[in-house]
Amino acid sequence: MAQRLEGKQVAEAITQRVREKSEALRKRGVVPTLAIVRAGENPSDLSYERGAMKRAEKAGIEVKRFLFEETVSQETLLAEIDKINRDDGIHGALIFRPLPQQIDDGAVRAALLPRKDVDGITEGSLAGIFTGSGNGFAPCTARACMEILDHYKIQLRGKRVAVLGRSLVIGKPVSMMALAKNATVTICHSRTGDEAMRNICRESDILIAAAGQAGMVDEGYVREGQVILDVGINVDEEGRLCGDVDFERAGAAGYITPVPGGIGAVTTAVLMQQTAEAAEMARTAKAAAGLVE
Ligand SMILES: Nc1nc(=O)c2c([nH]1)NC[C@@H]1CN(c3ccc(C(=O)N[C@@H](CCC(=O)O)C(=O)O)cc3)C=[N+]21
Repeated sequence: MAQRLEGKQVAEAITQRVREKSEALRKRGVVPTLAIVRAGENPSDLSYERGAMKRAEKAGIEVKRFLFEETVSQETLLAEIDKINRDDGIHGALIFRPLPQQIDDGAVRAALLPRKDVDGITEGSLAGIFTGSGNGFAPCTARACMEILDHYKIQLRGKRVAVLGRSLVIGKPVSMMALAKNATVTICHSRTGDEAMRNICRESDILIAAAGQAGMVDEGYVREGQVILDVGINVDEEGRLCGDVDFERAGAAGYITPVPGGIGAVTTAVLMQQTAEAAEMARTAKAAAGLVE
């Protein structure tokens, strides 16, 4: 049986550091604050929100929620983002995606101020990931994958990494981040073909599963000793949270991050970390402008 690569300890360690940072900021009159924007009641959004609210409390981060019906108009949503942009008391924003179909995702991403983009959805943030400039925030889930590997001292250099999924939230950015750490990365997607996909995954040292299909990764994808990061957040027929990996059937692997308690837990911690960083940067900018000491 594969061992569980727990996210909890990693999340706790990050949260502790964020807490210290937010206490220091609070002493200087800054309450690090995150806006959460949700349209509708998507179960994976609700799961993220629950996790984030709990994490925020432990990290000393304030959360303001902006909740809309699934039928919300683009105009209303953009107006809210504009307000968030102008509000000095809000340092970062998390906008759940995918957005309802009547909303133009590109327009929403373009509307958010890059310095408040703590989940790395704007093109500026993504450009920073692709060029390695260090500008902008990484998508939290992608950074969470790196943090978990780092915490357990699993090196990427020279390793073969297979990524299942090519989304902008996770597949693409996490591939670039692994590449930046000198891994050899292969991205698999819906047109890769089943057999090729299984072979590529089996040949990898580290498999990052972000396909969004419950239990898809079975014995055909794994080999002994492999490290699997399960990024999937799916809800099964009984309403339980489950990942892309069938933990029992993928048992030959060495280590698998569990769902819940794996990547998701670290993601919320990274979100708080980036919110505290955004608050700190806002304060530094104000100080440079001579507005505060
Ligand atoms: N712009 C955007 N960025 C995202 O990263 C994003 C998104 N939209 N939309 C929704 C999905 C889903 N997702 C989760 C992250 C953490 C947990 C999480 O914290 N899960 C806890 C369990 C929390 C609970 O259910 O109580 C765990 O796995 O241990 C869940 C889901 C990020 N997503």
